[in-house]
Amino acid sequence: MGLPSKVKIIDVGPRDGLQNEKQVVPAEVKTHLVHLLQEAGLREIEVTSFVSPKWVPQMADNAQVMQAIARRADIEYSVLVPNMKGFEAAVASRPDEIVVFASASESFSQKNINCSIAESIERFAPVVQAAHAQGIRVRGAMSCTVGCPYEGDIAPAQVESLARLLRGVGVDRVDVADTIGVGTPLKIQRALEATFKHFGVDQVSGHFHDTYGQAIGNTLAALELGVWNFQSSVAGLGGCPYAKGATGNVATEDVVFMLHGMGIDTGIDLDRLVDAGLYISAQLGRPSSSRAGTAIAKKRPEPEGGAPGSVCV
Ligand SMILES: CC(C)(COP(=O)([O-])OP(=O)([O-])OC[C@H]1O[C@@H](n2cnc3c(N)ncnc32)[C@H](O)[C@@H]1OP(=O)([O-])[O-])[C@@H](O)C(=O)NCCC(=O)NCCSC(=O)C[C@@](C)(O)CC(=O)[O-]
Repeated sequence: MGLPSKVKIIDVGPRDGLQNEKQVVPAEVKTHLVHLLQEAGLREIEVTSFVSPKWVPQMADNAQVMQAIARRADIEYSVLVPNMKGFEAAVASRPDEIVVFASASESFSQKNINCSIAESIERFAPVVQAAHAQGIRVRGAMSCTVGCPYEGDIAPAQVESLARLLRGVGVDRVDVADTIGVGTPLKIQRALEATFKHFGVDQVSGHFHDTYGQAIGNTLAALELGVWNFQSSVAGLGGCPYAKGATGNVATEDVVFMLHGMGIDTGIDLDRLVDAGLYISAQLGRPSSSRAGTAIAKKRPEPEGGAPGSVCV
């Protein structure tokens, strides 16, 4: 299969990126990050999650952030929802898409959402129905599709089984997530092919964490199978609170740099995206994890009274 000519990126930085921060990130900072991503040309942004604040306190300001965003009609805003309670809370903030999240690993399902895979699917069924009844699209995130922090390797058959269950409850599309970043290109392709048994290539996205530096290679491996939807985090933010040691997603800047270098259109202004990455990194008080973002910032002329690559906000 030839490479796709265009790619759509969902930046998951505000949600996946910031859910694992030790420090408190104010709602205003999250909102400003979403605005910078919008200005950079992102057309899908995963903003927050409506999960239990006892489990993930970093997302407790979910409604506040959704409320504060200056929404644009050409942008889709998604939020994570683990159950009906989360859906009912989320719906008031008018998400364009909700994301139910399941795992290909039984142990990770228990640690992350406190139930088995089968129980999670039972929980999602009414959520999907209710979302569709209100015209809200539903994505199913599939975690641990190549490896699990508790079980080790995950077989493609486990991914196929989860994709079948999610198809059965009617989710519109799915993410193939390498939650702990242990995937390598051929393993990622096997997980994607298992998913294609139940979802068309246009309904499948890649979501690769970069713990072992494999995420760019894995993105290319997915492109080779025709996948053209990806999730990534500006500045490589992130990690999962229930996957110890896992680092952030592949940095959006790095993915965009690769895609533009291959002549693949993303609709994203890389320079403005780098600004967004510098902004959130400055707010968090640490350098960006994006290699491309850092390289581009270093080449910028030094502004008066500021360090190279600094950004005014
Ligand atoms: C699913 C539960 C709620 C089960 O947690 P539980 O403790 O089994 O739930 P429960 O139904 O027994 O309720 C316990 C308490 O939570 C409340 N509650 C219950 N639901 C909600 C809700 N939606 N919003 C707000 N509050 C809620 C509920 O009302 C109750 O409050 P209390 O009576 O004790 O005061 C919990 O395990 C949870 O919130 N887990 C979320 C964990 C999480 O967000 N993990 C990170 C997601 S990232 C990911 O999964 C991977 C992904 C998507 O990024 C892709 C990848 O990289 O792999």
